Amino acid sequence: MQILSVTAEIFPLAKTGGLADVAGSLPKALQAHGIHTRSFVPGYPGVVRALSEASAITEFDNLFGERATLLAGRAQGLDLFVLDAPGFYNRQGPLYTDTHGREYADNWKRFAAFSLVGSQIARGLVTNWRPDVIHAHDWHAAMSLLYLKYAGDDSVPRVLTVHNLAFQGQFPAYYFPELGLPAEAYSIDGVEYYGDIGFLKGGLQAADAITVVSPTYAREVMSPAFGMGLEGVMNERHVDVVGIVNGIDLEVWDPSSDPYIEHHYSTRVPLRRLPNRQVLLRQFGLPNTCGPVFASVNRLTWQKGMDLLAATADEIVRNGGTLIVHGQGDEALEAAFMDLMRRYPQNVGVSIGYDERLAHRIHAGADAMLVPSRFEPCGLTQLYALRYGCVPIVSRTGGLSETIIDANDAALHAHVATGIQFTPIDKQGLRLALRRALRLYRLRRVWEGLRRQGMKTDCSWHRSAARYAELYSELLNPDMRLVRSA
Ligand SMILES: Nc1ncnc2c1ncn2[C@@H]1O[C@H](COP(=O)(O)OP(=O)(O)O[C@H]2O[C@H](CO)[C@@H](O)[C@H](O)[C@H]2O)[C@@H](O)[C@H]1O
Repeated sequence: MQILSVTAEIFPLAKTGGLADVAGSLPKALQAHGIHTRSFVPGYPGVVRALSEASAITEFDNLFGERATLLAGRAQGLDLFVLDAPGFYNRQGPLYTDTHGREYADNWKRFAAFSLVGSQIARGLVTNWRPDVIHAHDWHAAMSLLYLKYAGDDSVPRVLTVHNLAFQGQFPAYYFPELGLPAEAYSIDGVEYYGDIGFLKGGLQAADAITVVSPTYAREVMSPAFGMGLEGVMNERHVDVVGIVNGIDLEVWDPSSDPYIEHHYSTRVPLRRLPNRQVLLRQFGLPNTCGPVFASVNRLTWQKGMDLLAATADEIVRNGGTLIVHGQGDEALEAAFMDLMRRYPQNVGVSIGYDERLAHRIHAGADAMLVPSRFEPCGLTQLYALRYGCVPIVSRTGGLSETIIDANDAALHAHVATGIQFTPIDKQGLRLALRRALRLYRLRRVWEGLRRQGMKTDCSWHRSAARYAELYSELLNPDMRLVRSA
């Protein structure tokens, strides 16, 4: 089976968050099911540079006003189609914003162009290659499904995965005439969205199947609190919505061979993990105390509950713990953490920025990983933490509630607990969770049990890749689908 994956990010070539990790690792996992994926990505400088054996498939003289070339090639074990359009993608800084963090004004055009070409690949633009299924990820790629639908071509089933409903690609309606869609596409069944145009909304209407990244999130998005304005569409399409938990790439995240960490370890030799803690504390200029090292590797945003962490960090400090924060995001939150570091130089270390290597080192060195998200479709940080023996402390929402087993009495007794979950998701909830963690950390055997159980957890793509494979097969054999849901 051949899949066309349409994605604006792909690890290790272009990443701002979890979307890249999933788009980069799912193709590898699908191979075991006889599924071959070709990923279509924008030609950011890092992507074009990494391409080997690149060949030009076709040229566009005027793609939304820019010249572009569709390339095919390989990079880092991935089979790629790349839209090389320097006017759109050859820019410095992050993928969607300028170096000052401002969204590019032409993002609507950058990703409409990308999506249009994605739909054309699905329709046979590349000689001798057509996918059996097109699988688009998030708002940047969602319109590829809508372009396909309005081209009147229903021969290729359309899957949309929503990694985070908070990012929707909403733009003023006056761009609609430039999208090259028929007039009827500006409607409730198409791209019209509260009087604007909504790229994700359009994709949701055009998809044959919609996946979100955990079953809990699939239920949550049906409500106004999590649906972010799209709960109506989600409810209307509920029969076609399915939640599939993300897996992680066990080769990229492997403490027994990780090139980014100094001391390798595994469940068989867990004590070898300890020196990584010392390396980490030294790197942040912090003393090596007997209290726990709490960490956070995250976007510094409201979604991730980082304001809650900034407001409760004193609980860690007062109880002899250490806090290490690595991330970037809202300026006010960056300033709040820098301020904490100035106030508590012996207990708080902060690094503002985005650094893959440091992220690995923190997972390998810290005792606990804090993920106090207000909502979290799946979350990957807590899965990496499990694998690295760093006990996750998570809010009870979305995929966090499904991937971490809370250290309650029954779970501890049955030796299945892997971390701490807390609710309500507010300052008091997090404060109490920190106190629980501090208490459990003092019970060394209990804490080691949590760590060990976490490291044994299967976070691989094994089960979830099978779910995607099953979904693709169902779409290609609709009879099978009817039998299943009967
Ligand atoms: N400062 C930093 N330096 C280096 N690396 C950093 C970093 N800050 C974050 N990262 C990395 O970025 C990724 C974040 O992935 P998450 O899944 O946790 O959240 P994100 O909101 O980006 O993803 C969205 O999509 C994913 C994928 O489906 C869902 O799991 C999630 O719930 C949803 O919000 C991880 O690989 C993490 O290590």
